[in-house]
Amino acid sequence: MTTHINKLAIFGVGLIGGSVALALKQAAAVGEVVGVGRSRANLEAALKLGIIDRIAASPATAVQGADVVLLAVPVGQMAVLMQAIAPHLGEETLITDAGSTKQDVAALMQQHLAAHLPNCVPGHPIAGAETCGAGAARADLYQDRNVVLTPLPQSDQAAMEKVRALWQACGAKVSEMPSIEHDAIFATVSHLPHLLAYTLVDMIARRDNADTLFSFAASGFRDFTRIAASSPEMWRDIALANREALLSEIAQYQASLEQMRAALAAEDATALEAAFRRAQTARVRWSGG
Ligand SMILES: NC(=O)C1=CN([C@@H]2O[C@H](COP(=O)(O)OP(=O)(O)OC[C@H]3O[C@@H](n4cnc5c(N)ncnc54)[C@H](O)[C@@H]3O)[C@@H](O)[C@H]2O)C=CC1
Ligand SMILES: O=C(O)C(=O)Cc1ccc(O)cc1
Repeated sequence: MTTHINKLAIFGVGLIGGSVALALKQAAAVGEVVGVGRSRANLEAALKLGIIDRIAASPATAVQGADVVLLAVPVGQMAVLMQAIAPHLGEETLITDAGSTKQDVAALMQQHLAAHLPNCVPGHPIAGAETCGAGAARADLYQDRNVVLTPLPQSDQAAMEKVRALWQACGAKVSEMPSIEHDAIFATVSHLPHLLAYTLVDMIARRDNADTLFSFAASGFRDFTRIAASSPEMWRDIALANREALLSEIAQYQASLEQMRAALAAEDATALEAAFRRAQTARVRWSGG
């Protein structure tokens, strides 16, 4: 399905929202893009970069006559924005989001957008980076990347298809799953790794000889910790929104780390090598090597 959006309202014109705007513009799939933000400087940068065509005067004017509203703010900001737009949404306007957690966003839609649920389609692009702000946005961010939609029981099939077409116009591959399954999967493969990277870098940064330690860190450290340069606000919100699943992943990680520690303490070379080999095989297979 090809798509054309006459007016797109983006709340949060950062890496994710800005990249949607650039990708849709490149695909000639959008007419006007209006932006709403918390930081005037970021919105002006987005305007200068051609990401948005107009800075909206208010949430109300932003959504007026919009075909699609995209909420691309940290998940802790979703509630306040839903409350702000709810009274001003037209009958036809689709509401979607790009938040990293989905059960919380779905619950907030049920709470704050009750009159518009057939037009609500929660989504999550599985593409991004540790960078943020409009200046980090790229037209090709979603090229060949996955986007997961987690429909509400009330989401209309036509609305689903339009949001699917929006992401496909950005170059993405779109799939669907229940929000509970989504949050369990991303607790394991995204939220836990970010928490571990932040923890390791913070542990080292608080040492008296941190400067010396960082000065000798090599590419292995760079690979392991790149994501610790990500937005603290965004990751605070994700961790809290997916708290139960993340706590469970931390417990399982602690148990695995304890097995590794015990093997090392016991000088159990066989157990150490076997664990390293299992991980190596899985990692090489995952990266297609
Ligand atoms: N960074 C990544 O790699 C990915 C992020 N996401 C999700 O996408 C969303 C946006 O993340 P990014 O674009 O990376 O962050 P970002 O920091 O680049 O952009 C977010 C923008 O939202 C604005 N904002 C914050 N609160 C606001 C409010 N109340 N009203 C209006 N604007 C507000 C900020 O000023 C900022 O410009 C988050 O929910 C995040 O979890 C999803 C996939 C990947
Ligand atoms: O920086 C990276 O590699 C990421 O892992 C990007 C990312 C961050 C949050 C998401 O919900 C999805 C992808």
